[in-house]
Amino acid sequence: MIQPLTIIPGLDLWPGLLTPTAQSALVATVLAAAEAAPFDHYETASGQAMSVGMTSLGALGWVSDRTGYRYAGQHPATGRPWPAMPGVLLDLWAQLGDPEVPADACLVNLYRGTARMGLHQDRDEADPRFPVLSISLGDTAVFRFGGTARKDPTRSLKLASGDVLRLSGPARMAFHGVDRVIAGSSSLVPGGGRINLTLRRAGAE
Ligand SMILES: O=C(O)CCC(=O)C(=O)O
Ligand SMILES: [Fe+2]
Repeated sequence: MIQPLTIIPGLDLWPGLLTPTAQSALVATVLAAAEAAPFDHYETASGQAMSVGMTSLGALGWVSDRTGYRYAGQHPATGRPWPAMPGVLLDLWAQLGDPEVPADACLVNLYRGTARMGLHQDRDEADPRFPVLSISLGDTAVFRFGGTARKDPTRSLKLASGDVLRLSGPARMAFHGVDRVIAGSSSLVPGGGRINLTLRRAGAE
């Protein structure tokens, strides 16, 4: 496996790790899964709809509504289990996430137009010793990251199609978000925009 660029301790980037062919195949897989588990704009606890469309793959999916954030075993609108986690994602997790304990959740984020994601920590997983592995597909994102306190200074980093980013160890609880997506920077996603996949171990072992 090629060496990543370490941006700050625990924040590792593999630029262009996925080939264009692998990127296209992943987009097709994810969009096919989204036929059964449609993208939704979840509400936050304050009742505001998120600009990012979301769905999940795997045993557990991240959902949000007025009662708060959590992992759930079913798609909230259809009541059905989430589509299976594709083997290619399980393989990537085994290489860069954890060699023994499989990923059980893949959150799929769809950014169209001016969609963005505010600064947050990923803290709904049972065990933060497992990393979060993020895969970027389509238009380039301006990703922002800081420290483990909201008031810590932040920096931005561009994430292009095929890039894989890992938050682990000292950066696992780093605040992060997406300021914006650069429209037209890629033609990978049908209809334009960006798809981000985050592989996680959400449930207890
Ligand atoms: O879209 C991204 O690059 C970040 C997504 C993210 O932070 C999340 O899903 O928790
Ligand atoms: Fe996140």
